[in-house]
Amino acid sequence: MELHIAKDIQQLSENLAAFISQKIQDVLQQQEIFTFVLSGGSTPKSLYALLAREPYIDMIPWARVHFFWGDERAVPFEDARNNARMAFDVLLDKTGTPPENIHVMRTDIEPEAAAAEYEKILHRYFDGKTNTFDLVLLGMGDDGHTLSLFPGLPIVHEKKAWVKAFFLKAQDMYRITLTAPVTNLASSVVFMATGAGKALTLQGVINGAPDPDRYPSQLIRPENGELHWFVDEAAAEALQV
Ligand SMILES: O=C(O)C(O)[C@@H](O)[C@H](O)[C@H](O)COP(=O)(O)O
Repeated sequence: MELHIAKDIQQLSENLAAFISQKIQDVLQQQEIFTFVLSGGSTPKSLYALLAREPYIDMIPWARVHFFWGDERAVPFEDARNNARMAFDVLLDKTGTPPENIHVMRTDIEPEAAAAEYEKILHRYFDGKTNTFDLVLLGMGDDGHTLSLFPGLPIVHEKKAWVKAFFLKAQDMYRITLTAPVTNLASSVVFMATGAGKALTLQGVINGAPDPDRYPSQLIRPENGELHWFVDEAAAEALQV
């Protein structure tokens, strides 16, 4: 695991934008397309805004990038809580990426049907390959969840499915999410975590004994790829490194 500590979210977003841009360009020297999983939550917003501006907007061959989501809140696309909506508003409306390269988790059909459809799309891309996504961007909640893998829920123990839908009582909404198995087949996974509110949880996730029911973010350990944590000083405050 590689830990990257920045002063604040702005610095972190700048470092990560450079990292992602370099990664995309490097990988595209070897292959035709780059598969990129976007994260929901509020943390990546400033990163997406940077990627949508100079120099990255011109530097990255956006037409060769294929986009996916880590998880989705089953609310209409027009709802501000919709993860895809935020990414379109801040980034994808500006990249000119062909719509057929952009795979949102649908919220206009039943969540289970959307999960099954997404699973099919992923198998179309990745069956027969050693790895799945080239890059998965993840956030971590204050409670240690990532994707929609929340502490203490059965989804944490999913071993087979790549995509699942379930009703999240605590938020009174369905979630559609990638699972740990498909995420752990990615070539690289990058977590972003900022703010003092995440410091103790981050310490538990990184320095604590394995306890994925308490800290689902611990489930993410690429089998055949890199794991990076981009954090700010406030979130890193309690880490023993
Ligand atoms: O849809 C979501 O809620 C997520 O994708 C989730 O896993 C998110 O990344 C974390 O909750 C962190 O959220 P913040 O960045 O808002 O702290």
